[in-house]
Amino acid sequence: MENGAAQPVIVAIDGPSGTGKSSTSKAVAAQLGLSYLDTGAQYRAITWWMVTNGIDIDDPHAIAAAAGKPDIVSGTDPANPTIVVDGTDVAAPIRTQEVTSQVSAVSAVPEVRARITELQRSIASGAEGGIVVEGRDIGTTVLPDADLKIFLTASPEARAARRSGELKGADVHATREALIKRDAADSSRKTSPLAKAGDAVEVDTTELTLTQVIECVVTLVEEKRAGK
Ligand SMILES: Nc1ncnc2c1ncn2[C@@H]1O[C@H](COP(=O)(O)OP(=O)(O)O)[C@@H](O)[C@H]1O
Ligand SMILES: Nc1ccn([C@H]2C[C@H](O)[C@@H](COP(=O)(O)OP(=O)(O)O)O2)c(=O)n1
Repeated sequence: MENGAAQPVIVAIDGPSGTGKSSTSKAVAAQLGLSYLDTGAQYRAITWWMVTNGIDIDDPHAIAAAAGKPDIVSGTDPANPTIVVDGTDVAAPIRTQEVTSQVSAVSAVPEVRARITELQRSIASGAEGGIVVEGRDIGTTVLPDADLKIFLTASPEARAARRSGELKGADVHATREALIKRDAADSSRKTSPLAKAGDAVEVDTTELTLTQVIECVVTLVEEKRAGK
């Protein structure tokens, strides 16, 4: 590359829960000086707002009618990603079991997806140095022209073991069941389901350490940049 100046690059990382999307994306962005966007945190944030404001999660019409109300702001520094709703830092409350169990229903509502997708595209286009965006439908729907698309996978056993390692005292079997249920809901919804883009590179992380996955993705980004 001329003068060693890096071109802005847009990287989409998708996959089911516990495959390593967040940890990999943050590390790759930090290492390469890119911005970072956790789109799952945005869906969790709008779900938290619905729950907090007493919206009936079983009523898609009520969710659709409220979808435009919360103000959601994502901070894209990989060293300090933030998520703020109507001025409140919701980084902790969006990770509760209550939000986790409701997020698939809320994120299946087309009006919610339209709202959040627009936000994601505007953040990606404003990231002048490039960005790593992670989620479920980034390569297929949000940023179909991304420079590089990665689809992470891992066995349900590996994913459940990783997740229950995070939640103190969580039962691996219960975690595995909840995770499989959420993946099924996310993969079968009508609007923009969890799916691998045709041109995504699939990386099975079951037998890889996090360091190996990060190295693999960094290499793929560098190869892309070199080919530009
Ligand atoms: N390849 C890996 N090997 C072992 N543990 C991993 C690996 N990748 C991620 N983890 C751990 O698994 C957990 C879930 O990872 P995370 O990045 O949050 O996944 P996702 O964003 O896909 O749900 C974290 O505790 C993370 O440190
Ligand atoms: N691009 C995205 C990202 C997340 N979602 C939805 C579906 C997911 O179950 C939830 C939560 O995503 P998140 O990435 O935080 O989930 P993990 O628990 O990290 O696996 O949000 C989505 O529909 N589309």
